[in-house]
Amino acid sequence: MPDPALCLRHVAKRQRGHQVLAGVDLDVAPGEIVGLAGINGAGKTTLLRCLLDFCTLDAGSITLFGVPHTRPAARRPLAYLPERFNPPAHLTGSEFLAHVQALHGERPDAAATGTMVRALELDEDALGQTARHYSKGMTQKLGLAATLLLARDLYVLDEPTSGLDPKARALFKQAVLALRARGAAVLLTSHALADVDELCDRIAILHAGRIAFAGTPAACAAHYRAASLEQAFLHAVG
Ligand SMILES: Nc1ncnc2c1ncn2[C@@H]1O[C@H](COP(=O)(O)OP(=O)(O)OP(=O)(O)O)[C@@H](O)[C@H]1O
Repeated sequence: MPDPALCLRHVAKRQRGHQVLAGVDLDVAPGEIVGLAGINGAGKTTLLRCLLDFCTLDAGSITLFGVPHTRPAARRPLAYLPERFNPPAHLTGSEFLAHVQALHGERPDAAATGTMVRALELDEDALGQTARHYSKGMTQKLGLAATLLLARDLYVLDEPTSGLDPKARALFKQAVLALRARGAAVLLTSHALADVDELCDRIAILHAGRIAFAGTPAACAAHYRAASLEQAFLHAVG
């Protein structure tokens, strides 16, 4: 049995005296898309920051493909899109994409870049402009393109559809399904439960510091005897 792409056990973290994570258990398998949902302030970003080793755990353990998350090697198979993606304003979109690939030790690949840019409908003219001229949605598309272009086995995406129009959301979902098709694992946070319902193999609802429910969207609705995932979510966090 292969190691899970991601394994959190009893993870606890306090922020400014507030117990944000109080014993989180969560697995993401290779080839699985998991959507992490929760109300504002539930601790989704904190959980992602913990697994990226941006902050120290108070308790518990995290492994990425069996490697403890504090080892630099653990993050080698990982690509991460932060919640507030902010590219350097003076770089053009093309320069930024090439820069990110080079930073990650990957040779800039014009064909793959072209395919990704087209897949996300990031206007090719826009790639020649500096990022300071980008709209919110274009900036988000650039961040997504830069992240999804990296050939990794685990993608951690914090609110990836934020600011995207409906067409861009649909294109993003296709791009994520292509990652899954080649066996990559994806953990994403989202407030858009319709997207989670459509895209994710499982939803994990973070509430009161713990995973209140983890399972397929259909199992979630059934568990809470709800007519929709949204109604089930409201029961879970009620
Ligand atoms: N660096 C920090 N220092 C102190 N408190 C923090 C820090 N980061 C987060 N918090 C607090 O931890 C709690 C969880 O925040 P977090 O951003 O993880 O929630 P979230 O589920 O991602 O929220 P949202 O859906 O609004 O993005 C909040 O009360 C927040 O104020």
